[in-house]
Amino acid sequence: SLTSKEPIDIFTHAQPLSFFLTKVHGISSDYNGAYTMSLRDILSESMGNLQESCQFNYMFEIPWLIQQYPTSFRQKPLLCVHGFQGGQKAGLEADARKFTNIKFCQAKLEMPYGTHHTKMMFLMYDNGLRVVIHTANLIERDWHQKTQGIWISPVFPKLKSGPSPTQGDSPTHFKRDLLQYVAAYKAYQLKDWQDHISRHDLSSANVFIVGSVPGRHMAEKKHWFGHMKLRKLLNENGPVKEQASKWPVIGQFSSIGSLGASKENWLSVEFLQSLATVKGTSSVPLAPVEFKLIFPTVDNVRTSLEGYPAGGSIPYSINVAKKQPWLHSYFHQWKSEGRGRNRAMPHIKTYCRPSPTWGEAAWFLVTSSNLSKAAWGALEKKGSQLMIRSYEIGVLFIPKYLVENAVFKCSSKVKEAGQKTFVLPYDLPPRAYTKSDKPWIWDIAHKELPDSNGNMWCPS
Ligand SMILES: O=C(O)CCC(=O)Nc1ccc(C(=O)O)c(C(=O)O)c1
Repeated sequence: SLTSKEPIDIFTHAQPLSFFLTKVHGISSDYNGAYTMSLRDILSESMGNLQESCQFNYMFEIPWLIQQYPTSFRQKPLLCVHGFQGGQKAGLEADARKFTNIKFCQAKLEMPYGTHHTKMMFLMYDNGLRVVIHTANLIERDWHQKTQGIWISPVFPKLKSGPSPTQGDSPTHFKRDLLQYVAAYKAYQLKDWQDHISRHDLSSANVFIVGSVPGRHMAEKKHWFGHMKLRKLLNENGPVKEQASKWPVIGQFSSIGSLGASKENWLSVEFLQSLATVKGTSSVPLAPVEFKLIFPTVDNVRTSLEGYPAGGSIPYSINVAKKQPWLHSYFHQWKSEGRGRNRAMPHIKTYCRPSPTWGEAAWFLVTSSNLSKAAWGALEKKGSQLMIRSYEIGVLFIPKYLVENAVFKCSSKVKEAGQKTFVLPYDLPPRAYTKSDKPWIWDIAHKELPDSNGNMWCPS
């Protein structure tokens, strides 16, 4: 087992999958050891001697964020990439006024209702570059008592041969796709980081990037982002039809957009077709695939460590929910007994293709993308273009790039996990809603029963 609890030892023990959950305050230390990291752990000196960093995110508490860096790193140059405009942008810049090492890059959001949702870190050390892709805002509440997901790259060494967009790429095209994602911002503040990436050897990256960038993507770009990128990756690297066409698909998320008046509008045709893609899929429709969605019930939120306030980060609104009652029949409760996180509400977003016996998985995706067309994209003009509103990013784990097997052995039982087990954030099989279970909705009152702090939820 683990010698010390130094972050670098937790990191090493979790290789090669390198998938972590955030540490949770208020649960047994048994569940805050292996395969868990705090933000301080990620930024710790044991992980590398930081020279400068770049933080992509949606929400930032600047003084708190600086406090998470070791004292010796708090003056290093820090670029924060956000999507705020107007007053929110001014507020962010005001919060950083006294930190002369902090600069900002405002991601352009030209599509209405889009957000800069991407949560990613570039960490430049004296001996190389590390990339972290995760699901938590850079605010204390997101790292305190929630279930959040993190993928941490190895330290990518510098190329001896100078900058190259192609040299130092991996079999998963991690370098090409990361540069393509960052280039899509067309932001001069990111130029130095594009240069850093091009000067490093990312050939040890063993996951695929699935990103979203706002726009109407057509022709070859249609497969560069969103659910069409996932469809392409599964077409090339997914499970073979004979093995997995009868396996279910799981979606797990912390918010939901407007998906239409029936499942055929987007969820069960366009979106599920991408998630259910198997290697070499022709356009012939496959046998129906079971689609199970994990989304917290009112009771999950009420009895959580945070109580009803956990629901402040699960923004499913009544005006959206009332238009899609058909969706709620797909829902399953949040259960994470194996990870000791039954009461740590999910802000993580994951999608996977488990076996019907629940002990294996053909692939696993951790991402910032919720169940929304804004995040994943919606096909337009007879499927000739993919319209995406938000910036998102996630990583796709494919067994053959990580383990000597065509599938992952998977389990949430962290205490029993072997070195090659994919340690899941939630229990399988998913547990269906009971007849009395209701999906959490954040902008209606919940005052039948008090929460774990004895309070009711009365949003005005
Ligand atoms: O946009 C929609 O489809 C519905 C509203 C919504 O979901 N908003 C939102 C904004 C920020 C975050 C975040 O925390 O970055 C999250 C999240 O991650 O759940 C969700």
